[in-house]
Amino acid sequence: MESEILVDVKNIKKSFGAIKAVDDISFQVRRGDIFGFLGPNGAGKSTAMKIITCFLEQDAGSVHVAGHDTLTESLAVRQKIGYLPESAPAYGEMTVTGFLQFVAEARNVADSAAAIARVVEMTGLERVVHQTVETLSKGFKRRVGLAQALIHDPEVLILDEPTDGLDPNQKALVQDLINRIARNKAIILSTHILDEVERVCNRALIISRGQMLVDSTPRELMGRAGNHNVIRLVLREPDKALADKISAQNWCERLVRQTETEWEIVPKDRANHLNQVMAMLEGREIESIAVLEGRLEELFREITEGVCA
Ligand SMILES: Nc1ncnc2c1ncn2[C@@H]1O[C@H](COP(=O)(O)OP(=O)(O)OP(=O)(O)O)[C@@H](O)[C@H]1O
Repeated sequence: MESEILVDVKNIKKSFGAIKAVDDISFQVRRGDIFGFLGPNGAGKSTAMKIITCFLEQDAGSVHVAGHDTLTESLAVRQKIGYLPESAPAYGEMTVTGFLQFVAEARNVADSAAAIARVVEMTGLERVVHQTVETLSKGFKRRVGLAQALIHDPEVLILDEPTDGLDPNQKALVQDLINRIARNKAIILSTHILDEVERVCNRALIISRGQMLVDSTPRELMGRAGNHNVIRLVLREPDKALADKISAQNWCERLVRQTETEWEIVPKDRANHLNQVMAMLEGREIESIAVLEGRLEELFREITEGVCA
């Protein structure tokens, strides 16, 4: 049985003067879903999220959150939603506990002490609760942002670029955290990074200039990125025999020689064949080898240029 629809967005539009920030977007997010909202700067992600969270009203279309209409039942919608905006509010001089207490009171949480204890434990903030927010690392600040979004135990979480500006370790921690809290909630998160969608999301929507380009699963999306799992190899010496051997592998779509010693190996299935290539390199001197990730920007360019749409 398919789980319950918690966010139902139908044909929403929003313009700012001549700019069509959101131009006819529709999607549904179910309980248990982590829904990735992908698009370059200015695509309309934040505007759509502000509409869902009742910070902005759409010009046309409808949004229902847990069955409540965002235009006519905004109070009920706000109670169901936790929101991490793109730039988390400052409140730098407050301690973590003080800030969470403030948010709990603003949200009318009945037992604020229990709620604070719950979100501190969930987001791993125990050792910094008495620190002021301004003294925390970026990763911890983001966790405080997540904790405040979770304080009233919402069914729907809206996270605007939750890992933006974090180092790889902090990114991984926040991604793990999102995965852990996903059970029983519907999560919508926006990002520029295709790889993040693969790691965290079970569905993804790509938007550009306010319009939907693709509504798909991350696996399918990664497969569409032309450079995903392409191996970039730089040898010390030219080696024609090796190029022929790699090209002859049944998984190899083509080997592109940028120069005699700089090659790009494109796998047919866009799977990772680094180990096979490494095995073939034994005894040879290599300058560098790297597996390309497949960036959203690349996929984006391909889709908008119609290469693989
Ligand atoms: N309040 C506003 N007034 C005028 N134009 C706006 C306003 N908010 C957004 N826009 C414009 O609407 C378009 C979509 O912006 P939006 O912030 O939703 O994009 P985004 O996908 O979230 O981008 P980013 O990744 O940069 O945050 C952009 O052209 C932006 O300049």
